[in-house]
Amino acid sequence: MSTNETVLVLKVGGALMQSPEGLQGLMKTAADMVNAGRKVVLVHGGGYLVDEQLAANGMVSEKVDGLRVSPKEHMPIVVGALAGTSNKVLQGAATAAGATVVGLSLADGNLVDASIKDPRLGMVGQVAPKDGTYLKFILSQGWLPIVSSIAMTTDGELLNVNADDAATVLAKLVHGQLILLSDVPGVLDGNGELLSSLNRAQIAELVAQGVIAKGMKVKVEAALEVAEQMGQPVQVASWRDAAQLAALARGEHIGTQIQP
Ligand SMILES: Nc1ncnc2c1ncn2[C@@H]1O[C@H](COP(=O)(O)OP(=O)(O)O)[C@@H](O)[C@H]1O
Ligand SMILES: CC(=O)N[C@@H](CCC(=O)OP(=O)(O)O)C(=O)O
Repeated sequence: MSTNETVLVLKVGGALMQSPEGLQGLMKTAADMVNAGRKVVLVHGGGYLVDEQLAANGMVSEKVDGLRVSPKEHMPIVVGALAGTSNKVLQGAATAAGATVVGLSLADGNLVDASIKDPRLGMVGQVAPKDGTYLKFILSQGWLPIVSSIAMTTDGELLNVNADDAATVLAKLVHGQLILLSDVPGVLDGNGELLSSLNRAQIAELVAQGVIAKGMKVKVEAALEVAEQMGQPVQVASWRDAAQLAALARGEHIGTQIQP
């Protein structure tokens, strides 16, 4: 059951930054919620910008099952695009919408434990919740934390975490309500129709059929993990429906509900 004290963990994909109206609409909704006393954590990706910046620097990038293979020599660009430009562009839009923002990353304040996920993927990180003190302090001040998915090992090595996984770990950390917002209305079936609800068995079948693939596979698996752990549905929807976000936060549906 969500109350005003329930933390809303909103994840936005990088395509949001390519849409000035989408960005403005979403940030207005988020800022209004925060200023009305709602606790909101915004987690973001920036895959589009990473692609652009790697290419501009003559680097070839590939993804395996929706995860970017991240050789060490790519990391300065990846970190700059995600923890730098993307984070600050979002911070700018949220500030302009009237929120007091703290821009940070998974590497800050002991939030998560991070380690290399699979050496074949290079510096891709896997993360587990650690200490929510810093995030809870920011929220207690009525501020809006905007968190990039760059993490750090205890040895100070920077890691690239998929932003859906970043949202998952923060939702677990604060026992929040997770909403994953993308540039598609939700999970689509083989005919491109919106699926309003999915459970574990249905997801497995659609993944096996190749209907759920790439970034959506990572997203749906992240959503299922949180839904099962929290015993409540996780919503996969579009940031294009920002005006309906408040309704979404009340538990109404606009996209696909991933069921526990
Ligand atoms: N069954 C599916 N339904 C919707 N999108 C899908 C599906 N399978 C693959 N996709 C792809 O997944 C993308 C969303 O994942 P991703 O690109 O990682 O989004 P974001 O950057 O917003 O996190 C869609 O734009 C679409 O290209
Ligand atoms: C390991 C991995 O895949 N990292 C992602 C992090 C950004 C992200 O997830 O961005 P979107 O939400 O816009 O897709 C990447 O480098 O693209």
